[in-house]
Amino acid sequence: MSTHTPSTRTERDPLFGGNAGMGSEYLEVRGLSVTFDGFKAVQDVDLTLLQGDLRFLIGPNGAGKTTVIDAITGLVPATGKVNKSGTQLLGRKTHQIARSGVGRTFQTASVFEELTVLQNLDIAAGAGRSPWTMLRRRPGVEPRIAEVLDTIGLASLAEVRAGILAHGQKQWLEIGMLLVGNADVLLLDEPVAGMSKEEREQTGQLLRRIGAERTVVVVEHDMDFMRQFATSVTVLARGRVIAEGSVAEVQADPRVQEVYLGTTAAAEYTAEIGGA
Ligand SMILES: Nc1ncnc2c1ncn2[C@@H]1O[C@H](COP(=O)(O)OP(=O)(O)OP(=O)(O)O)[C@@H](O)[C@H]1O
Repeated sequence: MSTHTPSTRTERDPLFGGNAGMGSEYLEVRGLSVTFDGFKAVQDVDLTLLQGDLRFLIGPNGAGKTTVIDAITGLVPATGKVNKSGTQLLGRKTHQIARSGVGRTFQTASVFEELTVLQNLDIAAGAGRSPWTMLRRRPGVEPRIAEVLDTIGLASLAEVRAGILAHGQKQWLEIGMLLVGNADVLLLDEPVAGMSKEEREQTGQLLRRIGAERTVVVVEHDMDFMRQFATSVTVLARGRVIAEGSVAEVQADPRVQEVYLGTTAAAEYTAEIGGA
């Protein structure tokens, strides 16, 4: 169950379980395992992610969260299955996976600092296009890009050099670059790390806006942020999924309390994430 306050919810907000139904997109991960020189960083992970579900992936340092994203996006070799709405992704090359609509961000935003916000979005939009389509482009801001500029709240900064954007704005631009590239599965690695309280709130609202129609996975350490915006949560520890469910279910789970911070810290953890 989400912790959104009812007054701020709209029909288009993400919801627990997503939009399971005809025509829904999904990402199904089965038996995902990653081994680094004999060390099992990710072991037999199953995840079912439906469009419209804002899933948070949490867990202690080294739990394997980033490695799960790396494996799904083809950055590290993995075994198992990753099925995006009927297409098998594992074993494909990184750019093929990106082209199939799986986009990711990294802990540090990677935008072209010397280019403007608009140029960054133009390049990202062009990444999946043929040279012929690029040549035929009309001058001016394309409606699709203008829409994304509005969505990420950077319309008034379109002509500003990305390098001078605030930390939060760079993250939003990076998310915008995924959106113009038509990513419908977004894997975001600690999107609010280093953000101010206000930026975190704005980022959460952005994730709600984009999460209703897409599959969004957020790797995050910020428990307040998770409680406020997650519609569902998966907890990883030592490479394995140890719990999954609503925020309330996960925070009440003794395995999470025990493994996440260790038994002695369980009570503090429960208090931190707002449990009884
Ligand atoms: N390329 C690599 N080679 C060897 N070991 C790695 C590699 N990448 C990650 N690991 C190890 O795999 C484990 C999982 O790392 P990962 O970064 O996925 O954890 P995480 O849950 O994202 O952690 P954090 O919250 O600290 O970012 C860690 O023990 C890490 O040291």
